[in-house]
Amino acid sequence: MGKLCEAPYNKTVDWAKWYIFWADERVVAKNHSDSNYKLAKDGILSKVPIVPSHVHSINDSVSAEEAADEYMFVIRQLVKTRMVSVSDISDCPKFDLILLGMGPDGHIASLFPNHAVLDETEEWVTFITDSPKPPPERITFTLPVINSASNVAIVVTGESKAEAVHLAIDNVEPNCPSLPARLVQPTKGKLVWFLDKPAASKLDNLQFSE
Ligand SMILES: O=C1O[C@H](COP(=O)(O)O)[C@@H](O)[C@H](O)[C@H]1O
Repeated sequence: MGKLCEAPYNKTVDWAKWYIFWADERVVAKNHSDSNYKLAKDGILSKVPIVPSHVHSINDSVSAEEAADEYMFVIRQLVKTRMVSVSDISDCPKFDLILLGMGPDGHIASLFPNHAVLDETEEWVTFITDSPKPPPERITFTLPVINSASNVAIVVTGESKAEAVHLAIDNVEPNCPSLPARLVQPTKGKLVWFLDKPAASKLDNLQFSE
């Protein structure tokens, strides 16, 4: 995404067609250093002509529960008008691309290992107030939404995540803990992992393409 925002690549994209959402967000002010909105604003949104009304960030002045409800309501309206497509096998929104990172513990979005949030199948967006990684209050897409996307990209760098990459991708023992990242299995979409060499260093079958 960084490269895409720079010349000459930035001219190859029709930014007016982009609608931006957050797969998860920390419930902090938008100018807080922990804000995922701030990260995207500084790195992407401030550099390219995305239409401001196409940027759907959370309300940062309410509780995590209210922020999740309001955000889900906005997505529901966009699904109703088909600005956001709908999955043909569930009522979930079908995003063109969900871009995820992964923590060293294997969490993706704000879906953490052994957290009840992994079992949420009714809501599209939910909230947590006990994130093991600060800040504690977050909203997150649920697994059904992530797995309804047309494309999911998981981007992981660094050796600290090599073990989680191995556990998420390789055929591991059945009694091995099931990592949130391993539960990313788009029903009809495509999943692509982007790894640097240190992050890929514990994979069973390693072949690099430059
Ligand atoms: O808290 C979060 O962490 C993960 C991964 O973060 P990293 O600092 O270990 O790269 C991120 O993908 C997630 O969206 C975020 O809210």
